[in-house]
Parts: sequence; C-alpha cells; structure tokens
Amino acid sequence: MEISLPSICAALVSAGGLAYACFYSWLWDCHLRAYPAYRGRYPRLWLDLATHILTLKRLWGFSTSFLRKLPDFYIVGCPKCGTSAIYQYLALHPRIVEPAFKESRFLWGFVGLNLSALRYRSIFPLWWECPLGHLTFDADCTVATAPRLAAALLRQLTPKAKIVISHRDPVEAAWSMYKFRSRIKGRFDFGWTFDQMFKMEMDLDASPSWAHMDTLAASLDAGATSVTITPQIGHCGVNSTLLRPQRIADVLEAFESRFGRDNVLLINFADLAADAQGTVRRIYSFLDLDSTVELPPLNKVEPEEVLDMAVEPSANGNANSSCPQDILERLDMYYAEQKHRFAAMLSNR
Ligand SMILES: Nc1ncnc2c1ncn2[C@@H]1O[C@H](COP(=O)(O)OS(=O)(=O)O)[C@@H](OP(=O)(O)O)[C@H]1O
Repeated sequence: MEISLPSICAALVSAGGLAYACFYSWLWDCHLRAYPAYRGRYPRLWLDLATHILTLKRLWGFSTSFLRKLPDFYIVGCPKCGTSAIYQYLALHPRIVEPAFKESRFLWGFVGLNLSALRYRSIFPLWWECPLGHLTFDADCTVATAPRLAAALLRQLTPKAKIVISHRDPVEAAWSMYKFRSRIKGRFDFGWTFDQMFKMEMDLDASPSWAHMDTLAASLDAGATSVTITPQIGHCGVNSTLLRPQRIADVLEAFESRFGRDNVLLINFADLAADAQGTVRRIYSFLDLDSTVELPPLNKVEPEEVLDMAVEPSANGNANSSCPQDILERLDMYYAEQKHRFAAMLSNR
C-alpha cells in the first residue's frame, strides 16, 4: 500500500475518532454504573451536542491531567446548606480558580472506579491557570454521604487542604433535598412522594457497600495512595442524598479527626442567609486570602443555576411547601442522635 499524506491523515482521523468513541462510551458508562435506572433510556444521546462538548472537556482534562493542580480546599457539605451559593461567591475572589464542575462526583466513580490522584486532577485547573498564591477547590457536597471514606481519600491526596462545612438543621435540609430531587426533570425519581424516596434510602442503607467504604477508608488511613471502589458504592453514594449527608456530627468528626480542627471551618446556613458578604469574607480569611476584596451584591443562588439542570417548579406540589407534621416527626427521630452529638461538639469548640 502506498503511504501518502492523505492516507496518513485518514489514518490519524480514524484513530482519533476511535479513541474519542472509546472515551465517550467509557465516560458515560461510568455515570450509568452509578445510575443504572437510566441505562437504555436515552438511546439518542449520541445526537446531543452538549454531551459531546462535555465529553471533549473531560477528554482534554484527562489527557492533560499530569499538568493539573489538586484542590487546596474543599466544600464537603452539607447538601442544601447553601453550597452552590458558597461555590459561586468564593469563585469571585481573584485568587480562587474554579474547577471545571461544581461537583466532581469523583468519589462515586464518575471519573472511573480507580480513585487515584492522577484521575482526580483531570477536573482541576492547569498549573499556569492557577499559579502560586492562587487556590482551587472541589465543592462536591455529595461526599458528606460517606464522610469517613471522603475524608480519608482527600487527606491521602491533599493532606494540607482546608475544609469548609456548611450546616443547617438536618430536618430542614432533608426536606429541602426531597423537594429539590423530586422536581429535577428527567430524574428517575421525578415526582416521587417523600415515602417512596425515604424507602429507597432505607433499602440502600442496608447495603454492604457502607461497610466496604469503611474498609477502604481504613486502608487509606493506613497509607494506601489509591483505592478501587465498586459500582455499588457509586450507586449507594449518589442515590443516598436525602438522609445520610445530613448526619452532620459524622461529617464534622470524620474531617476534624483527619485534617485537624484548625483546618476545618464550620459555616452556619443561618449566618449565610443573614449576611452572605460577611460569611464569604470569613471564608476568605480562613483560606488566608485578602478578605477585603470588592464584592458585588451576593444574591441567593439556587443549585440548578450551578449544576446545569432543569427543575419543574410545580411538580409534586408547591416547591415552597412546608414539611408535613408526620414527616417532620420521622426526620426528627432519624436525626435525634446526630443533633445531640453535634450540639456537644459545638459546645467543645
Ligand atoms: N444567599 C443565600 N441566602 C439564603 N439561602 C440561600 C442563599 N443562597 C442559596 N440559598 C439556599 O440554599 C439552598 C440550596 O443549597 P445548596 O446549594 O447547598 O443545594 S445543593 O445541595 O447544591 O443542591 C436553597 O434553599 P432551600 O430551597 O430553602 O433549600 C437556596 O435557596
């Protein structure tokens, strides 16, 4: 066969196309492992331009991973405690460089089941985009679902990192999560009742994956530099966002014990709501950044604005409805021990 310029170009284009197709299949398979309910549901995803843009962004991140930074700090929770707002407000600082996505979902296998530093880097800025004196971060509050595994992994990857935890009454936050999750368009649990969601999480609670996560946390604490998770862990993690991530005492304990009390900042959601500017400046100071930078008015930020998802305002009753008494009592019971322990931890701080 004659080797000519056009045949070399054709071979390169075919090889590139094949590599892209393999990466595309692998990447979306990673997501589907955590959300098996979606498998086969969108057969025409190939025709969606936004999906290809996202895939190319991920591919670029992967191929340049070795040139990227790991986070300097993390917002590890709790969901529904203003984490999207904190993410946006912090990114206003000239010395903070935001990551490619608000929530990496790294812990749940969205960048593959092998949780190694090189894979994690793919989401963060290139070193020249985040030079010395600048900070980058991950704001994946879903990690609060498995705080011991998350804290052990993040400490292994970035032992000097700082941790920001926003908290709110867990009952209020869980009800907020229910209203949000049941209104996300295209989600398998769209329109579900609270009972349906509560039951699914109770069933997931019985999974042996939680004990497996603790084993992985122990191996990271003992010095492992990377661990392999199972698809079941990803499935448990991303689908248990109603109840588990509001176990605030567990979250605080897991991170404080591994990063040290001085490296963990607790933000009360009520303070954020009352004085967003003051709260953000407090976080800047905690991160050793200039806290006097000029800031625009800090308005409320809804998660759908940051997470690029569509919610149905009227699905499942009014989005602003208050929690019915029977659900309130169930949630109160579920969180009683956590609330008690957290109050004791706060009084010792
Ligand atoms: N500045 C300010 N002041 C007061 N409240 C605010 C602010 N910014 C965001 N929010 C409220 O935070 C709730 C969403 O929290 P998260 O962004 O953590 O949600 S998510 O976990 O990322 O889905 C959500 O509240 P609820 O809808 O009551 O749950 C947002 O309205």
